Amino acid sequence: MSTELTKNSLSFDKMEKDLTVLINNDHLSIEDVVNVSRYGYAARITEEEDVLGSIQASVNYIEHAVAEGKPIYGVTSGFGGMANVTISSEQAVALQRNLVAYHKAGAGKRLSNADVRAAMLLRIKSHMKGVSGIRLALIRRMEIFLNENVTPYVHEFGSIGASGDLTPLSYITGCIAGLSEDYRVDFDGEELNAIEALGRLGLEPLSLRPKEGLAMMNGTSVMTGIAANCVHDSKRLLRLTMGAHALIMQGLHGTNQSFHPFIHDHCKPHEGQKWAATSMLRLLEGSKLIRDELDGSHNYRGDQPIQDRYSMRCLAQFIGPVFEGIEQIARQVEVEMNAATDNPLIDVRNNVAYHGGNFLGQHIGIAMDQLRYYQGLLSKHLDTQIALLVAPEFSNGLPASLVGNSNRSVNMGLKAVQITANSLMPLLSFYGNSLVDRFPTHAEQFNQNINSQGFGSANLARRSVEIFQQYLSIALMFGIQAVDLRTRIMEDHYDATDYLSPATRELYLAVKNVIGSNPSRQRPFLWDDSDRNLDFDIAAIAMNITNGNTIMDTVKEI
Ligand SMILES: O=C(O)/C=C/c1cccc(O)c1
Repeated sequence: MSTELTKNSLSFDKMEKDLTVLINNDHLSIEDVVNVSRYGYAARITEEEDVLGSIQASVNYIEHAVAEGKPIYGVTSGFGGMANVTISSEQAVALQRNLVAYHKAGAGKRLSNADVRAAMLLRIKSHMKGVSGIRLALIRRMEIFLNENVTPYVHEFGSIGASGDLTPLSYITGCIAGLSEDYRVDFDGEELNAIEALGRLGLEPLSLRPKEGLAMMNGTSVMTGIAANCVHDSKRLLRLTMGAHALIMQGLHGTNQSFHPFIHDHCKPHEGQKWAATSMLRLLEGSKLIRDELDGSHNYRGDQPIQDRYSMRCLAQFIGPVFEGIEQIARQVEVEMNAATDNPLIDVRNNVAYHGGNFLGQHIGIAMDQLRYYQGLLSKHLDTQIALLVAPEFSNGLPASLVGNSNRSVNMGLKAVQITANSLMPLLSFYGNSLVDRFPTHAEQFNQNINSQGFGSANLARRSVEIFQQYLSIALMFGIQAVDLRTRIMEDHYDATDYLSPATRELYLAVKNVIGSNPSRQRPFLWDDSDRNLDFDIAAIAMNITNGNTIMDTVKEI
């Protein structure tokens, strides 16, 4: 692969390598995937005899079938729309090598190391069922690559998610088997060709045996790896969204009454709605900046209506289905992660190979379409809250655009930051459009005439997550400025620390700490416009969120 492809940004921390994820036929979780793909946990293939025995039995089945000249798709036949071509026993090895070679047709930038690592882990997992006819020696190479931090270069375009991720997986196959110097890897931070990389690992190139190319490539592991990492991120971002809402609710001097359990647990007990309401109650508990009306009082007589606007009052009803949707997505992704996704699948007990289509990544495709849709909704909701904050007619008395020093009339506060947010929210909504229904019905000689586009959908989800991380950075910036200004209205100084709920105090302090803005009684986060590089602040908060650092730690319990 050419060297102009962008470098990966995620680093591998060998310090954490004492931790291990065992790969056998037990359930693998999204957390396991994240731990191996991002945090350098070791991956260890089981030594269980029945698991390893089934793997070898499926290899034996293929060898006998080839020797006997049995008709088996992709072993003694051509591929896809050319499956009418008969392949002799003598050509069976060349067929596999050629399969990998002609799929060296990817395009675009490189996937991140973390997502490729997730894909390798899931390809190993798929082979643990012993239904694919691939040798343990080949599977083990992915284990070695993972543990030595060697990551194949895989392009971002080239899979329609129908016969699985053929092309992306062909790059992984080319690297682990060392099929040519044209395959490239990231070898613990250094770019090497696949043959050099194998040499450093003390390995020789390995010739693929019948079925092995197909067993490696004919599956959903790349889209599913990306999906697993995106689901993990999205769950955490949902928690942070709640934290941002709680800060903003306090900035707006909103009421907690809308989250009363009677409304939710008793009257409309959707799981997600109950979760959102309970979370908000916990996040707001002990706050001196909200209107505490849990006792049913509604005697607020400010300039504003007696009850909050819908983005505040109906927050639990709005976010509830998003929570439920992401939970459902996580379940689907985990089923796919634990599946055998190639074809044909060998039933060694009954000595038969079934031709089917587990490689169609429709579950992942739809799940990732939905994930992006939910992120679009979450950003739209936050955008509405920010709009309330900056408009004095809706903010319960905050200065326009959250200007810090109102005596300096040239100050415009967070006006431009809102505009940046307003440029991101439509993008997130746009990314929420479905991709899966746009499949080309003519693909691959009409053989793959339905296809999931799951790989594309997962890559869009990755991008959507990245944009949402930036969006949340901005929402938090509005949150801290708003509570500082609210404290000024209520307490005559700008340090919100002691007036926030304990649950959001940690978040407030973490955000302030990341951008080097200590709480101060004299001034809010932003005083005069020229005091800060707001773009630096956005970037610093976003980076902390992306890396799952201190800011994320404060919302762990939600
Ligand atoms: O129709 C199938 O089952 C597989 C199609 C296929 C597999 C491998 C490579 C291809 O180009 C098509």
